[in-house]
Amino acid sequence: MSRLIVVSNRVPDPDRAPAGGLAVALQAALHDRGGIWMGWSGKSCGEDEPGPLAFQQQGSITYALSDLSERDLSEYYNGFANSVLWPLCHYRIDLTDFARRDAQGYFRVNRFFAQRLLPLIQEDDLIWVHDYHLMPLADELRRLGVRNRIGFFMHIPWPAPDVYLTLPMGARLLQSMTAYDLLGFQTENDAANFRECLQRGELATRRAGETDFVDTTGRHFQVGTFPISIDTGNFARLACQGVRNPTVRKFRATLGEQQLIVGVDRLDYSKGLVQRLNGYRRFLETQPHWAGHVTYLQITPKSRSGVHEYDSLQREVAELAGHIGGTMGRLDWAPMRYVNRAFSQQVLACIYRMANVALVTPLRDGMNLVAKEYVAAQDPEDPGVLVLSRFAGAAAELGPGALLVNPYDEDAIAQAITQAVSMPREERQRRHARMMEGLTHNDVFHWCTDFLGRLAPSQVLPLKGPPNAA
Ligand SMILES: O=P(O)(O)OC[C@H]1O[C@H](O[C@H]2O[C@H](CO)[C@@H](O)[C@H](O)[C@H]2O)[C@H](O)[C@@H](O)[C@@H]1O
Ligand SMILES: O=c1ccn([C@@H]2O[C@H](COP(=O)(O)OP(=O)(O)O)[C@@H](O)[C@H]2O)c(=O)[nH]1
Repeated sequence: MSRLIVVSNRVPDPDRAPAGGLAVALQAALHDRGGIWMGWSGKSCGEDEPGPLAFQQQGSITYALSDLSERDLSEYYNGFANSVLWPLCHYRIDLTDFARRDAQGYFRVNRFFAQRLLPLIQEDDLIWVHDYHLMPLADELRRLGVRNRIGFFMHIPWPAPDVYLTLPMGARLLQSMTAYDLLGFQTENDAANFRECLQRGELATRRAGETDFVDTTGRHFQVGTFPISIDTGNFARLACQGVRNPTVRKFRATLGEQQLIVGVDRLDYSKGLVQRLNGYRRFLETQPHWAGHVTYLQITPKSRSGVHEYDSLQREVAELAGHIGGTMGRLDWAPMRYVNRAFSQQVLACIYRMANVALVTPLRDGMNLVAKEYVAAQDPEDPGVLVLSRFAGAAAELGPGALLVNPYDEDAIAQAITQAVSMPREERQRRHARMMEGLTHNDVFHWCTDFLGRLAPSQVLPLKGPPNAA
């Protein structure tokens, strides 16, 4: 079996247990085959040029991390990746802030990563590149003579062609992506949008079937759908174990008999926080008898604070949460708690299990792993209800069991909350079982094996779980 090289902007800390299914699955794949995980170290080297790659060995996995300069971070990460591609792919053309200098910085950093990776690549290594930060990486590697199989997975949505084609330099970026052998997307809708962009740009023609393409030079590549998932079994176990955790026990004691509604999202305009909080307020206004009987916990760690929109959103959401508390609260009851910090997966798993309702209402989301984690954490005998945006990638799989809402419609969110807090146990069980069936089959190990199996069909064995699993 050939080695695997994973390349992503963020790399999990090699000194800590991996948090989250993606890191667990990729580490399991790397552990089985041996390989390298390369990416940004998370550190800036200021005005200096980045020093050599820092290597760290963990069993059969080599981590290869590079610092980036302030200029690189400003142009590549905060600039083109997070102020152009992120809003564009989340259908927020109004927020895209295109600057040619940032776009050039983005291509420059991709070239830099390719140059650093080149000496580490062996002849039959498989290379798997992740996410919108690194879309042109295969093209840069090909220019350096790399002929290995290279796959790409897009974690965020691929927008409709009319949205994508507003991007200056969009054609060049799209063209560069034909250098991959396999391009994976979260949903059929994303993959179909990408295929249509290729065809409209006359960059590739489709061969027989939906997935196979030939570019203008005669190179073949594939475009497919691979919905990412979580380590379902482990998440369910975490949720059962956690009641012993003192933080969780103290929190539970504060709830009394109230129903718990929970939201867990990075502070990001794509997550629909303002509409969601307004939907909750509408619920309390229209269903005043629920006052004192529910509490809404919104966990929102800050994110990407170098980007202007994220700083202003922080103020807007904090003000709205304060306003709801101030106008709807009573001496003996606070309608909501807004917490701006991150919790461990173990604490989250227990909070999910305690929660009667989860509000997952992004305006647009590649997948949304929180939705899947919430379902996996439930007690099947007495499960909670998932209120889910129809514009989250997760809706394609969880739709039949969740209460699907239009996240722009605050009245619809209020109605869904009303339905969720009043739902009979039998209906909750039925809905939960439908969602769990899919998650048990399509866990993150299935996702990983499926992608690698398509990238290199002759040499992939199924991954059973993390390295130390029984
Ligand atoms: O690295 P950051 O800039 O701090 O951002 C965190 C990650 O956010 C994005 O997550 C996406 O991937 C998830 C897993 O596939 C998916 O469920 C979610 O819908 C996406 O938004 C981003 O794509 C990652 O690269 C970031 O590391
Ligand atoms: O306090 C927190 C909040 C979130 N998460 C994790 O962050 C991930 C968020 O992934 P998702 O796909 O929902 O959205 P993203 O932030 O990647 O856009 C999930 O695994 C959460 O469990 C966490 O570990 N601690």
